[in-house]
Amino acid sequence: MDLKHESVLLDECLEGLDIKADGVYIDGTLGGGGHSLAICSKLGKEGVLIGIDQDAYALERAKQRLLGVTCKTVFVRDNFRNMAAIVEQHAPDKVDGILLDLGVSSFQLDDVDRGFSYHNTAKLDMRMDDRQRITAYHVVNEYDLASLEKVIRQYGEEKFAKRIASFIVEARSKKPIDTTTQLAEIIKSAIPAKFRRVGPHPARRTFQAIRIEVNQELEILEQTVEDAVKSLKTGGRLAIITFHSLEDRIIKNKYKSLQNPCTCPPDFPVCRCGKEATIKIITRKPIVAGQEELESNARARSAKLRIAEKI
Ligand SMILES: C[S@@+](CC[C@H](N)C(=O)[O-])C[C@H]1O[C@@H](n2cnc3c(N)ncnc32)[C@H](O)[C@@H]1O
Repeated sequence: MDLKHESVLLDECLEGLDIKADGVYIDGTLGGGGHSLAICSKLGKEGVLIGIDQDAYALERAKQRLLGVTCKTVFVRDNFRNMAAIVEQHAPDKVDGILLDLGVSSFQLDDVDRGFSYHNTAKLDMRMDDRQRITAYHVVNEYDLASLEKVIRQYGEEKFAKRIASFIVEARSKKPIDTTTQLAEIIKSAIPAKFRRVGPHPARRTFQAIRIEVNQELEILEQTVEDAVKSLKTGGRLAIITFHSLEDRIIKNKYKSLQNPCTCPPDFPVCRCGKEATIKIITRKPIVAGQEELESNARARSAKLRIAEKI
């Protein structure tokens, strides 16, 4: 299988992380190892790269790709939500930088058997971590109508969430919905014809929503940012790339609240709540891909990079 993943905003990440040759860096979303390889190229023999991925296949691939690097490497198959414990075990003196390139990689999306794509027929799965119990099949066939509608509306920002959820419930009352293409057809039939012809594939938003639900992608983000900041040395950098507005909003707001956590009424002349800033936001506006990258990498279109520094 020759599947490719092109790393987004690579130079911008390296610059944003402000890499020191002897520093310790975490790539919390190892994926195809592209960002990690670039980070390692800036590290000397004393530098350390800790690569985390919850997907066993991604971890193996990345390990192979990083075989020749000169810095030390540590590979951890885990969810980055467990960052605090991983840092305690592998870098008790804390780290100089953390990168999170959120979401799924192209090779996960393109691997037909993983069931992420509505373009090919596969069992409904969508798990990044195959040790996990809940799959897309479970969400689609077992969630009640209200929960299904909520997932599709919230995580897919889909205006036809109610109709889609009803069509799914109606279809599965006859026989279980087994495959990606069966689900895509049901979603398509739920969307009124005139809206089907414009914009992206009619199943795109619902597939995104189910994937986010299966992998609990948004629930863990706020806490992860907090734990990541606690894991950084003073002056250490946190770089996060998001791919849709839901993720980006969470990161933007979390950064803001860590930079300005004070809860005193605005007319108080001095802070009495005692809550102090733990970060300085480096990117007032998110960094987005330039024209050249946009032309060569479609995934870069929706990527936004936000960088913060631990103070
Ligand atoms: C967009 S890809 C990263 C690509 C990588 N930066 C590169 O240059 O090749 C995201 C990767 O993060 C992993 N991932 C996503 N959420 C995760 C989480 N909560 N914990 C651990 N790994 C996660 C996915 O399995 C996937 O391999």
